[in-house]
Amino acid sequence: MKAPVRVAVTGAAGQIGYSLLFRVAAGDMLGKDQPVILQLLEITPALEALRGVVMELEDCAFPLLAGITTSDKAEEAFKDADYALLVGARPRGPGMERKDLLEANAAIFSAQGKALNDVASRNVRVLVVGNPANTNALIAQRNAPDLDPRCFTAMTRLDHNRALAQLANKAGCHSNDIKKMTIWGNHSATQYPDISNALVNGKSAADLVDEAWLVDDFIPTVQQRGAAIIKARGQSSAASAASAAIDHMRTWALGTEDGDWTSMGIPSDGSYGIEEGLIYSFPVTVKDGKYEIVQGLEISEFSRERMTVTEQELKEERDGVSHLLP
Ligand SMILES: NC(=O)c1ccc[n+]([C@@H]2O[C@H](COP(=O)([O-])OP(=O)(O)OC[C@H]3O[C@@H](n4cnc5c(N)ncnc54)[C@H](O)[C@@H]3O)[C@@H](O)[C@H]2O)c1
Ligand SMILES: O=C(O)C[C@H](O)C(=O)O
Repeated sequence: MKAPVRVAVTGAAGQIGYSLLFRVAAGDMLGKDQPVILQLLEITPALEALRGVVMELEDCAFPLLAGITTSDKAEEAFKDADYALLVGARPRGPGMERKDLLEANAAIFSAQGKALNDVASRNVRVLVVGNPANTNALIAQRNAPDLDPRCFTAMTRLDHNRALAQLANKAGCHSNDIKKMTIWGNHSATQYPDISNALVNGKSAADLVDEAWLVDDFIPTVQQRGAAIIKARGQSSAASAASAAIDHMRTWALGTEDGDWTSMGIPSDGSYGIEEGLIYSFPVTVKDGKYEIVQGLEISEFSRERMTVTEQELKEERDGVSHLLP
């Protein structure tokens, strides 16, 4: 049996937390041979609800669950953390864009970036789920100057999975049959879900669909899926978000499959002309725990326009929180 790793989760008593923790403890995230210690963070008024969640975790008698701690102090929850899933933040309601949450949520991520800087493992892998995820990840990263900037990522895996599902429906195949889907940019309505390189059972996806479907159906459906779920459910996505967080971390830890890639919001290194430093979603492969941007893809004029729109939005979000970016 491997030695346990420490997995910190913030917002652990929230709706995503309730779907996420049980799957992490069951081994879905890091494998069925990897014991985990859960280090759960909540705000003080939610600690009682969190106590109930912990009781349920105990009652599952998970073979891989090696311990649970709870705290309302980030410095305790992040101590020696190998993985940190930053979920705790306000969700949006109907009629809001995710960036409307920036004011309410940004302060959380500067404080948590500082705490990670002070106490987490030097190789901590941080996934920001709380919205607006890309800019919150940037805030956390910039407040953690002693950690490698590449430790900080934002979740666009939910968008990636949504894009797979939409294309699978259209092509009449299973999402397993699709490779090389890409989400570029921000986890927002400007994101660009791109099928130009996608393969369906080894054949070009772009050849299977017409441009009208792409422009009028696929791209807006993926961009607006979060809002559609809020409208239908009255609350934002939770189980699918938790599942995507599991997928993101599992891929980061265990790697992408040969012949495929995934999408992650990561610090831009200037690839594809995207301004360095922005937390921008790129196609990435992962090997030995390291992600690399897929290089050399041809970018059409159609794609470039959309990649620039979402880059521009990220610059505006960043400029709006400059007071939190040391
Ligand atoms: N990136 C994505 O794809 C994606 C998908 C779905 C949801 N989200 C976002 O995830 C966030 C959480 O969603 P939810 O549905 O679980 O919300 P929720 O309101 O059910 O839960 C959030 C929890 O975070 C806690 N919290 C608030 N401030 C905290 C802090 N400073 N430290 C620790 N915990 C804190 C709250 O007490 C609450 O229990 C929202 O911002 C939502 O918009 C992102
Ligand atoms: O849309 C939201 O506000 C929640 C989440 O980001 C989602 O994409 O479902």
